[in-house]
Amino acid sequence: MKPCIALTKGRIEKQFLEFFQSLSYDVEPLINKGRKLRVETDQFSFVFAKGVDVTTYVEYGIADLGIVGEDILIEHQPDVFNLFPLPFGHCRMALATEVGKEWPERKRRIASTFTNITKEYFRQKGESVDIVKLEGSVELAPILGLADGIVDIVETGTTLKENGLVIKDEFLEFSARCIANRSSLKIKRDVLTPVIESFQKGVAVK
Ligand SMILES: Nc1ncnc2c1ncn2[C@@H]1O[C@H](COP(=O)(O)OP(=O)(O)OP(=O)(O)O)[C@@H](O)[C@H]1O
Ligand SMILES: O=P(O)(O)OC[C@H]1O[C@H](OP(=O)(O)OP(=O)(O)O)[C@H](O)[C@@H]1O
Repeated sequence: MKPCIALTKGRIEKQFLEFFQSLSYDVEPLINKGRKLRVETDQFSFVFAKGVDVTTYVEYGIADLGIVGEDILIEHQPDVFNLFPLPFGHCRMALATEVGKEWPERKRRIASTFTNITKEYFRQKGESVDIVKLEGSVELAPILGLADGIVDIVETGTTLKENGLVIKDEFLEFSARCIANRSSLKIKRDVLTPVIESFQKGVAVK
């Protein structure tokens, strides 16, 4: 049986395809997939999903391998084998606030998609905050007065800057990761080992 790989749609997918092509795999069917969410190549089955759903497909053994941001693994703690980092998808987690706005001593409200990471960050600091969950465009929350600050992913810092926010603290660094279903690693060892080894070689030369 061909290995099934679940890919996080969007920027990780694009960066993975470049990486995959650099390992001399055929990416043609993936580049020309249109709106298809499932693509078969001679060697692999690919499925395309949101990051957190990639972990679900891998956890349930629908996909053998997954390519997902480490932020998702830390936030959702799926029961998967976290194999190794990949040389793309680099970003950080930051606490950010509005430029020139006073940081309240008490009764702080923080908006984030990453509510578990946020909770743990403030728990470690011994500070109590209210957390509001948002699904995206988190930078809007302080501007619109929904929150005093945000905890979100930062790469270039452009989104923060263009929305009048500044970093108050940076506390985690991430990259994309290759994850695997625990049973697949044993049952499909013969087909997965060469793939995993080729990915690892690719990581080593980057
Ligand atoms: N600005 C960024 N720079 C680099 N990596 C990022 C950035 N934003 C997110 N990532 C990484 O890429 C992964 C997927 O993020 P992406 O924004 O493509 O998906 P998403 O947040 O689910 O967006 P959408 O809702 O548009 O699908 C994240 O889990 C994170 O690891
Ligand atoms: O530091 P930067 O390079 O500007 O990147 C950071 C932005 O990228 C991500 O957003 P994304 O583009 O995924 O949109 P989203 O807010 O809908 O998740 C993240 O949530 C930040 O908003």
